[in-house]
Amino acid sequence: MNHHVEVLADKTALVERSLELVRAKIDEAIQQSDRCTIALAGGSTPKPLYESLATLNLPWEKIHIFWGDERYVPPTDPDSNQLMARQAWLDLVSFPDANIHPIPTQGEDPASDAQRHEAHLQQFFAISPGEFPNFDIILLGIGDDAHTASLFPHTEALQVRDRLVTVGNKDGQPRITFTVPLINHAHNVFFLVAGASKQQALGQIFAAEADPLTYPARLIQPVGELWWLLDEPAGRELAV
Ligand SMILES: O=C(O)[C@H](O)[C@@H](O)[C@H](O)[C@H](O)COP(=O)(O)O
Repeated sequence: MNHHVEVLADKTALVERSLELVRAKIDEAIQQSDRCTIALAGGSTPKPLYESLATLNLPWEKIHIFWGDERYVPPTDPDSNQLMARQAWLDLVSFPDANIHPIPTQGEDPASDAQRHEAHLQQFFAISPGEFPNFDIILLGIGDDAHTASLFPHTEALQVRDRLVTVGNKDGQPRITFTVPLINHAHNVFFLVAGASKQQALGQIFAAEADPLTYPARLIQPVGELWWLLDEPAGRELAV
């Protein structure tokens, strides 16, 4: 793992730096394999990055969009990570419909939709059960509680090692999430973190010793490059 930590002056600088790096990794992936697979983060932090990506002239037909997690709501729900990304970026440029791979949330139940998405990923990456694909890029955020994706502290999802996708649990609300091993097989993982409210979580994530079940973002140790892009309010207490 190749570990990078950058503290940017403010959120605008964070978005600009994220755009520069993500674009470079998209270009690199397309040069190497004629396609790029990128899993998006939800929440509010990445939205301006998605809005900036929408202004670029990229080979959208070579880029495949996934999500690292999804709230278990219809894609028209204001809480939907898919809806946010579509409104900020995906529906504003010419992605082929087949290049957008949303996590299903309207099946019988979260577990069956998680299994359905797992099967979709296995088919897309042409892998067998038990194998893990290498996403080119996975974007992540962290919560004030150091969760990432929908991997929340002291939940069963943190222990799942034999699947690509599982059911997350936020205070009893079901989510669907990539598993720790799937994220850790990525070529490039970017954490985008902004705001002073994330300071305490970052302190525990970067501490020499802390319980990863309490601070789940500590579990993210990808085989490829790991980038922490922080704005100053979030990263000011870190000795980096
Ligand atoms: O579905 C989600 O909400 C995200 O995947 C979640 O993990 C998010 O990245 C963090 O909660 C940070 O959210 P903010 O960017 O809004 O602080």
